[in-house]
Amino acid sequence: MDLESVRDSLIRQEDTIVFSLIERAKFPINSWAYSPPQNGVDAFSASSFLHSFVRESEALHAKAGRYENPEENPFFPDDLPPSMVPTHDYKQVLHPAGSSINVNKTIWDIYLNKLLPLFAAEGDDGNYGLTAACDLACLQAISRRIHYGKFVAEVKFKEAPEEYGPAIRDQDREGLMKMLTFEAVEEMVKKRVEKKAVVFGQEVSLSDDSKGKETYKVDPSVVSRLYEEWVMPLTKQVQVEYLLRRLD
Ligand SMILES: C=C(O[C@@H]1C=C(C(=O)O)C=C[C@H]1O)C(=O)O
Repeated sequence: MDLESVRDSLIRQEDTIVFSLIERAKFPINSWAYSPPQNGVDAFSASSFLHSFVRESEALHAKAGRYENPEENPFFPDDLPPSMVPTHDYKQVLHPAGSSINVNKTIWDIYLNKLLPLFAAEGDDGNYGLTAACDLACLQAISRRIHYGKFVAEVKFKEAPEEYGPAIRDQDREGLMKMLTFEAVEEMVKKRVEKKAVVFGQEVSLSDDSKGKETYKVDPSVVSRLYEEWVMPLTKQVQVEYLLRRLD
């Protein structure tokens, strides 16, 4: 595992994220699936249809061994049943002290309250189960991408332990954030995801007469904003949290 292969995985995960958003955009907002909570209620702990749907899905996925994979992080990690599939010997790449970092509570909140309203049309078509299945796919794809920051951080640390070491010993969050940030890479990521939303989300027509009326299944600028405002900052937050524990 090196920085290039880790970045390749992040690029491939962009496809999953863009497609999952396109699938969710087939349905209107369908807000019944998310209520309660009402204003002021913690969206994560209050029981909504989506909450139960995700919790029960995760129990099934846990039995199927999903969370044995260190790249997967459940939204409801408490009381998950054990895996019932044969044990796979996943390579233990991560440093144990940082391996259980989980920012899914924040991801849940951002997805429901900030992202969904930006790309799901208003309305209710009653397809709550299908909508929740799409939400689950979006949440899982975004969560996997953000928590992949642990692997990014591990690789960066292994490539330059003498650079990261002092900042880790000083528990210097700001210093670590600066060291692991590559602005040029972030600019490329934003442009690429926007382009993917254009390519994957366009109407494909066999005739030429569709030219000039470009509409996309998910607004490409929303995808770029998702990455700029939430996905990349949270990936970096995971990296910082991981590095702070890297010498424990
Ligand atoms: C993931 C990395 O770390 C940082 C976060 C990035 C991201 O989330 O896409 C991109 C560049 C870096 O600022 C990386 O270096 O590839």
